[in-house]
Amino acid sequence: MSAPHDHASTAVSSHLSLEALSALLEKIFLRHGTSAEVARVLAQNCAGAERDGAHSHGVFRIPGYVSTLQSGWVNGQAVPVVEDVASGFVRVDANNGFAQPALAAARELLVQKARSAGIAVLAIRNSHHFAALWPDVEPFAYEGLVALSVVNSMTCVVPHGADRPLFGTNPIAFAAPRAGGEPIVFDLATSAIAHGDVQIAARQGERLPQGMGVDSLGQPTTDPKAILEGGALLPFGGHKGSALSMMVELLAAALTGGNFSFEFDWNNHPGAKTPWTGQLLIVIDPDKAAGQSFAERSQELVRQMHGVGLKRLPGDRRHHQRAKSLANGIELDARTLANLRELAGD
Ligand SMILES: NC(=O)C1=CN([C@@H]2O[C@H](COP(=O)(O)OP(=O)(O)OC[C@H]3O[C@@H](n4cnc5c(N)ncnc54)[C@H](OP(=O)(O)O)[C@@H]3O)[C@@H](O)[C@H]2O)C=CC1
Ligand SMILES: O=C(O)C1=NCCCC1
Repeated sequence: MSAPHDHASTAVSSHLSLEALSALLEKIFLRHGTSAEVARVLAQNCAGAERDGAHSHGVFRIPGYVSTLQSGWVNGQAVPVVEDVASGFVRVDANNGFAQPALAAARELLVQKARSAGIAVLAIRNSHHFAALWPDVEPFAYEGLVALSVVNSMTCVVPHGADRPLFGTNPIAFAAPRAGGEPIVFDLATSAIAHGDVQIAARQGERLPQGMGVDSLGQPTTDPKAILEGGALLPFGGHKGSALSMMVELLAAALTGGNFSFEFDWNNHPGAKTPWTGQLLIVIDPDKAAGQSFAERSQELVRQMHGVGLKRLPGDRRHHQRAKSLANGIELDARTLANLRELAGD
C-alpha cells in the first residue's frame, strides 16, 4: 500500500479545507469497515492533526489504520461501554475499538463530574490509540478546564539502565486555559523521538540526531532503519523520561485495566499497527481550586516567560500552522492526495 505524504513528490500540491479532508478520511474509514460514528471521530481527529502540521499523526497514519482494520485486529464497529463508577470516576470499555470514540462517548459525563466534584478521572481500557494526544485534551481547556492525559503504546523503548526494550513511546499531554490567548498545551512522547518520526525519517532517507535509539546489538545509532529493524528507542532525558514512561504504563494500563505495552501480540494479525492498550484522562475544574482566575494566572505565567526572552511556547507552532491551514487550506502533495482518493475508492 502506498503511503500518504510521499515527500518525494511535492512538485504539485493541493489545498483542502478541513471539512473536505475530514470528508475524504471519513469515506476511507467507512470503506474499510468502521461504523459511521467511528469514521466521523477518527476522520476529524486525523484531519485536525494534519491541519496543525502534526504530520507524524496526520494522514501519514491512514495506511496503518486501513491495514489494521483489514487485519481484523481492531473492531471498527465497536460500541464503547461507559461505566459511571464513582462521583469522580468514569470507566470505559472500548470493546477492542479505538480510544477516541470511547472518549467521545464518556465526555459529557466526565465534564459533568469534573464540574460538580472539581476533578474527574476517565479510565479507558481495551482500546487502540494511533493518534496525537493533544486533540484529546485541548478541547477541555477551551471549556475552561485543565486536562492531563497519558496513553501507552507498544514495546520499542529501552528503560534507562536496561538493555532491552519494554516501554512504549508513551506520550503525556496537558492543556490549561489561558486568558486572552490560546490554551497552554503540550504533548510529548516520553521517548527521545516518536516512533512515527523515526518512520518518516527512514522513508525520507534522513539520519536522526545522536541519542535517539540503538541498533539490534544495543549500540547507539543515528540510522532510523536500524532502529526500526530490530533496534529500539531510548527515553528522553535518561532516567527522568524513563520514570515518566513507567508512570504512563502504570496509569494508562495498570490503573485502567488495559494492556501494558508488552502485553499484546499482533503477530497473528499481519498489517496490524495499532497498540491495544489503555488511556487515562484527568480533568480539573480550576474554579473549584484557586479562588482566583486560573486563566489569568496562566496568562501571567506566559507574560513572565516571554519577559525572560522565551519566544515559543509549546503549541505555538501548531496554532501558527492551524491559522495558515484555515486561511489557505491544508496542503497535501499530489501523490498523497491521489493515494487517499484511491483508498476512498474515488
Ligand atoms: N498514540 C500514541 O501512542 C503516541 C502518540 N505520540 C504522538 O506523537 C506526537 C509527537 O510527539 P513528540 O515527538 O514527543 O513531540 P515534539 O517533540 O515535536 O513536541 C513535544 C511538545 O513540545 C513542544 N515543542 C517542541 N519544540 C519546542 C520548542 N522549541 N519550544 C517550545 N515548545 C516546543 C511541542 O509544541 P508544538 O506542537 O507547538 O510544536 C509539543 O507540545 C505527539 O502528538 C504524541 O501524542 C507519540 C507517542 C505515542
Ligand atoms: O509515534 C508513535 O510513537 C506512536 N504513534 C501511534 C501509536 C504507536 C506509537
